[in-house]
Amino acid sequence: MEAYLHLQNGKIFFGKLETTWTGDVTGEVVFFTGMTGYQEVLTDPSYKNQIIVFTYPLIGNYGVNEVDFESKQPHVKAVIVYEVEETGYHYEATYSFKQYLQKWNVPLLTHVDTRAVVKQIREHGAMPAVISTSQQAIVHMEEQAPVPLVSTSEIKTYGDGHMHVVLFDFGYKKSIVQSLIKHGCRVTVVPYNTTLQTVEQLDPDGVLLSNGPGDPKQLSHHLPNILSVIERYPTLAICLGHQLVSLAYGGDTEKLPFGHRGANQPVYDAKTKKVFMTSQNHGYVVKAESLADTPLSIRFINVNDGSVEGVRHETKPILCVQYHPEAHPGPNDTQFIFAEFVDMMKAARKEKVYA
Ligand SMILES: NC(=O)CC[C@H](N)C(=O)O
Repeated sequence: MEAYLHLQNGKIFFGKLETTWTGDVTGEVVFFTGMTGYQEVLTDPSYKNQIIVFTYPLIGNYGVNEVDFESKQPHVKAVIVYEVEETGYHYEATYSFKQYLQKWNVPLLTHVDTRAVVKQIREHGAMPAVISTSQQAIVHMEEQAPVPLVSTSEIKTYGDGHMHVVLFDFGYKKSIVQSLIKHGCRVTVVPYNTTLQTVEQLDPDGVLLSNGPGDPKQLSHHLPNILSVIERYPTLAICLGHQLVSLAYGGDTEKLPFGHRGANQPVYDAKTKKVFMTSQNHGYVVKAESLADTPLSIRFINVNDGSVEGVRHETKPILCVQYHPEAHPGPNDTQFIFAEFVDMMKAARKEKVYA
């Protein structure tokens, strides 16, 4: 069936609707530049309510398997590709790309000129869009905080390592928990609005503030609680978590023109003077100049656009990264961040920093 992508700036792109769907679909349209890793992207809760455009022109070659999901279901609102492979050529594949999206009722639009769509986003920014079978559509998007929609409501523990980490779930990726377990941790996942008192009852060695969807400022009223938790425990904060720590200390965030979503973003580490390839998925960023009067200093910088990719607290064991050290999809170059976090927790335990 023919369908149309209507961008908020008035541009319209033709495509073929591959999955059965009735009604218009609205979301923020963003693009992902990795050649592979589509399964992880579809199921990363940070993409909640976004329409994702894959820039690589052929998607679905290796199908969808049972092991590489980042959460239990896809979170993207709709998917746009140039060409979709009908068969998944991998022995572990249990669905084709299309079958998987069909199963979860996610609209898939193919044969769209994805290069032209990406040019629009690069020139005019990530923007609301509508997918419709009609050539006429009004692009209007309700602002609704997505974190409560993806965060857990129960407290659950994974792994049996010697370091206990409480993970604040703003929409966490499974591979963050797996990376922590691999580094000798036991991980208790808690709802995003868990209080300091509850964390104290769980008695962790450290806390992790996870990735998650939406504008970090939508969580402004949770900042005092977040500040009380991170001041009390060694902290690693990833992506949305990093933005929340920066806001909690009085820093500011802004929207990037078109975001960083891909598996090969180069990041400079001021501590080791090395550049790493990183996996990224974010639309917002911490403003460098806003950190001047905070106890945070910039440690990681994006080589392409000079934006802030991570900070550390000048005196407390708090480390924050805008990129994804757990990768999935993408290179494992920055797994050392988890080892640093474990070292921070060990040092705090030995020195009884918070006793
Ligand atoms: N992956 C993430 O945590 C994304 C953080 C935030 N939603 C952003 O787009 O910047």
